[in-house]
Amino acid sequence: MSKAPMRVAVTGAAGQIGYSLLFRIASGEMLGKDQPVILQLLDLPQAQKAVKGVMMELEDCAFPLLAGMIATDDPNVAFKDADVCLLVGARPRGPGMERADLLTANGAIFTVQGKAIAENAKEDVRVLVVGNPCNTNAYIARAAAIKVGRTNPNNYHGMLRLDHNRALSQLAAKSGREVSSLKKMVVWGNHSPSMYADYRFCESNGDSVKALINDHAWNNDVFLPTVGKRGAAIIEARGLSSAASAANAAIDHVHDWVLGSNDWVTMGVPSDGSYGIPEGVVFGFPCECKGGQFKIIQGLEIDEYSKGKIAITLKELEDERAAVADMLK
Ligand SMILES: NC(=O)C1=CN([C@@H]2O[C@H](COP(=O)(O)OP(=O)(O)OC[C@H]3O[C@@H](n4cnc5c(N)ncnc54)[C@H](O)[C@@H]3O)[C@@H](O)[C@H]2O)C=CC1
Ligand SMILES: O=C([O-])CC(=O)C(=O)O
Repeated sequence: MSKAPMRVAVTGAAGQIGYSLLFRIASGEMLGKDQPVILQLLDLPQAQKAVKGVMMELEDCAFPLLAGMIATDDPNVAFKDADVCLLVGARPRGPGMERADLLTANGAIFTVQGKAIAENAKEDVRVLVVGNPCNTNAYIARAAAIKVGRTNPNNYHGMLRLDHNRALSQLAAKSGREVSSLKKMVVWGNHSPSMYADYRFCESNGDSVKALINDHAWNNDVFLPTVGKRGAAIIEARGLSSAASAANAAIDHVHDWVLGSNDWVTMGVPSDGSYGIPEGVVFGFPCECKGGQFKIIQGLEIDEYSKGKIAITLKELEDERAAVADMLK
């Protein structure tokens, strides 16, 4: 007998990440090749026509696992009984907009959506925020959801997986090892240039990648800025922000969370106080997933250099948290 469909809500469904994401979800790449899905697509009223066009294309693929789809501009409808919510739609930074303005504009969106998820989705819903600034947007959605109760506060995540995957590719190129051989990578902190991509624990076929590379100047002056500023480099090259790679990272994050990871994966999760990160801050941590649950890898040694890097990215997140504090009262 085939499995009961899982309901996947996707916001910003008419956008460029949506266009790279929806077809892969419908083909079973995110939740498994035996898992039917129902897509619940949210976008703004003015984008509904474009969402309909995407739905026509989804229909034209005749995906055997696509058990249904709806389009709406109402978050309460989009999140109804959802098992997974991918919050992609966000307010982009406009001309002359400061970071604080961006935080406030998105705060308004994510308080509404967090509340709507907590009131309508399944109690064990898994939420991944992609829309930037994704850590703080996830923090806001979680805070709004906690006020309602019902859903699991640990299940509101921000997406650091793109940074993790970018770091793996840079390390593979530098070390000459296959990307699939690289294990135990982690990116600490915020999805912003302040993130700290840390390959001190990384292994390839039993060898230490740090020892293989053995080049602190490359780490500090090339690797970290390349990974940290990759989003900006793509915007510069493409004239548009990364979309297919962002969609791929969202698929990876949810796939591993639901179906299990066979390696460390970086997830932006609400801190439980691990590594001195204040509770509730949505922070990139090394995680392992099993039986549908994630857990933060414990006990890693944090050297002085890494302490400094982690403090910088934490400070940025704490400033973002302070900028939205009034909205969450
Ligand atoms: N966390 C990460 O690693 C990455 C995050 N991003 C972020 O993802 C977000 C989406 O990127 P794109 O798809 O390229 O943008 P886009 O501009 O192509 O699409 C955004 C879509 O969201 C919709 N939208 C805006 N406000 C909404 C709301 N309140 N409710 C529902 N839908 C809403 C828009 O109408 C549009 O269809 C951006 O914030 C971008 O910065 C992009 C790449 C990587
Ligand atoms: O800056 C953006 O909108 C895109 C982004 O997050 C990334 O590519 O990492």
